[in-house]
Amino acid sequence: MASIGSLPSILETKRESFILLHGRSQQRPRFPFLWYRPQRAFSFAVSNGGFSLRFKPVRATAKEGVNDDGSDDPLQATIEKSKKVLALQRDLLQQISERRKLVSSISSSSFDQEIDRTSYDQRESSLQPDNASTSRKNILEQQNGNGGIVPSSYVDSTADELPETASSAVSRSYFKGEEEFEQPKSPKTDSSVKNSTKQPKDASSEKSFLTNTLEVSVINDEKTEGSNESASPEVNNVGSDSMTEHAKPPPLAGANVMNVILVAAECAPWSKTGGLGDVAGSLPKALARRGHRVMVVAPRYGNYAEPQLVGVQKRYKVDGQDHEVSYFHAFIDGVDFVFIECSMFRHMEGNIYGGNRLDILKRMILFCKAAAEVPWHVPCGGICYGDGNLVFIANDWHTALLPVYLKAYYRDNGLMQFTRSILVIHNIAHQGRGPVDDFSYVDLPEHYIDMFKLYDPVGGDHFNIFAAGLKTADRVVTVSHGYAWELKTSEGGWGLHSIINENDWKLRGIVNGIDTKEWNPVLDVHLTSDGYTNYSLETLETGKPQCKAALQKELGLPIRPDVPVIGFIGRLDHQKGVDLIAEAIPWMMDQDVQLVMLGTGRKDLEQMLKQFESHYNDKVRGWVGFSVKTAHRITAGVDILLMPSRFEPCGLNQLYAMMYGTVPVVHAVGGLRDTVQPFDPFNESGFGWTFDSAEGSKLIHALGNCLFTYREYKESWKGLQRRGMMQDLSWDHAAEIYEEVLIAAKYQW
Ligand SMILES: Nc1ncnc2c1ncn2[C@@H]1O[C@H](COP(=O)(O)OP(=O)(O)O[C@H]2O[C@H](CO)[C@@H](O)[C@H](O)[C@H]2O)[C@@H](O)[C@H]1O
Repeated sequence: MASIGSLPSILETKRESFILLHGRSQQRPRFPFLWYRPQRAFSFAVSNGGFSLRFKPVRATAKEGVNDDGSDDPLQATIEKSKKVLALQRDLLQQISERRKLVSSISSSSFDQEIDRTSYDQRESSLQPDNASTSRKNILEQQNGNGGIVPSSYVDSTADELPETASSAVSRSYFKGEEEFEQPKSPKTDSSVKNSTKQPKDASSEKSFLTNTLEVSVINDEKTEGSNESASPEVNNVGSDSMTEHAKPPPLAGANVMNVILVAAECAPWSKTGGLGDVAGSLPKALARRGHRVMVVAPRYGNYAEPQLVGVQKRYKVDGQDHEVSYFHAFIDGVDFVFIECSMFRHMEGNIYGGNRLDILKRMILFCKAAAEVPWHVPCGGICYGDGNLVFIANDWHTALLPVYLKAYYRDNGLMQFTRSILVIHNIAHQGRGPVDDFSYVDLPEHYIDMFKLYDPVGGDHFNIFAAGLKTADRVVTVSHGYAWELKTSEGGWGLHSIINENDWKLRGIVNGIDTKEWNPVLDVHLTSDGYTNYSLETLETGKPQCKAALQKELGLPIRPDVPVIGFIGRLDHQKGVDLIAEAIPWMMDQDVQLVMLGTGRKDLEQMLKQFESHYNDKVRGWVGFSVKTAHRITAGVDILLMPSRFEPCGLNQLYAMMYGTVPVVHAVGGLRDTVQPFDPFNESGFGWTFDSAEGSKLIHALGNCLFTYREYKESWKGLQRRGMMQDLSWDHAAEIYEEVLIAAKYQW
């Protein structure tokens, strides 16, 4: 059976066919190329980056009897050449047909769907190894050929067995059928907004070159001699498979479905200190909607309600000491969430990155060591992911050791040969730095030290985890195009710019999306009480003022519909530019505005927030703390969101704001520049205001224009709100691009 790994050979076959047909250098004919042979001919047409192959009868032309290289005995040469070409095409059709059989054997079996659901439901109720999940394992194994892995630890949780590898994996979402691919609901209605057309494509419009290789049509049913005979059954096969596909659309990812494990130190809603938690909680769901089998692995900091204990324990060494870990699992919105339980993580929910440098380093070493083996040890739906067709997505320095361990512990030793890693940079400012001696904690062969060692003009040589992760990951992603560019500069790369430049070939900027169930004024659960209300584009003009009044009431501010309310939500640190707001405060307080700020972080900045509130009690509220509910309510209740960040890899709050009809005023850096197109009053376009350098005066200028428009140009304001709300900010588009990176990683050696 052809495996997914046969792509290169398919392409090679195509390339050879092309060379045979067209020669190696000169005389490249135009497509579609029609090549003469007596009685019948075939043409190659290139469409969408793929080939379609057509047999078609042709008449003898003026060129009849002349070989294309002008040699003698043209008929014989032609026959020889046609035999070679047809042999190659037969091969190609064979491979295509096998792939189709593989796909249709997976997708067409309603038996699979039923049993998959049954076994999964049973597992959900017990979450212990049982007959149902064992039968699911058998089914998956039959479908996989060699199946995923059910390690012996599944039976004997303490055994230290050597893992097997699985060469292919099957997406659970794939089995679950069409409902997995439902579009997320969105409040937008206006099709005039250009981004709003970004919907997940249906299978027929997939651009995947793998899928396109399947675009073979044969339009000649004439009886043929020799080699053509064997092509015919393949042709029929292709036709019937097409019908099967028509009845049951394949996953959006097409033939590129793979196993994906996102590993992050935080994952909303269970654990969150900022945007990383949001991304870990939502990107995987979008990948699952595309048909991939997706897992998130995060530490278990607290007693979470949904995840249930899995009967597997393992031990990992950190700093010479054995640590026992166990695993909790929940299957939610098509994603397997696996939480690693260990004494080191317990009760850290309020202090995820707390403790001294070594404390957190050890936690992350343990986490990465354990996470790397989750696909071997933790059965999800009764069956482990296995390490074939698998890509890890690590996030920030906390999990940047994972690509290093993947290489040093496994791939260097002939294990996990088909597993790849992608490292996502959410914030390069935090790198896991320490003295070179810290290398002794990470348990790696001595020669690996060079990966971690980095020279710092201030501190000299130091140990840098992000540096090693960037070098060893198969691909690197960052969360916007603007930030991808900034990372390569000495100002934006924070000492890692040289490494990033050296690895530019594997870097890609992908703008984050948002969870449109979680952050949606239509569905927001935090807007259903205390005078708040859900609202949509249609009810914006009543719903948003109601939320504004509820916010003013809740915070004890004068309830005034006419006063512009300005908001800020974020970590209180240098990055977020809170001090720029402080610079602008005297000017702001001269305006008729209200200001609401929510954040935690640096103690001096927390103090500053409290001072603002006490000095300007009738106008300012400074809420020091971390409150998801309040963040949602502020986003809905304010008119303007300020984001004067000094740097901002992507920024999620401006996306949330636009989704809620709140107009952003941002410093045009990183993802803020990518996502907030400045308002153009002449064309009535754009989403907010930007300023081009992190200075208080620039912020004042942009905010001044914004306030002026709010007061004097009501229709323009409504347009800004509506355009913001009508964008498609969901993860679906980003997930499609992530998929391209997954594929690139998969075929990289
Ligand atoms: N006090 C508080 N109470 C409640 N909620 C609070 C809060 N403070 C912040 N939040 C929430 O935390 C999230 C912050 O996300 P951001 O993307 O703005 O920043 P962060 O810098 O953490 O993330 C990094 O990673 C993300 C994800 O890639 C990038 O977008 C970003 O640029 C990068 O700096 C938002 O959901 C926000 O509502």
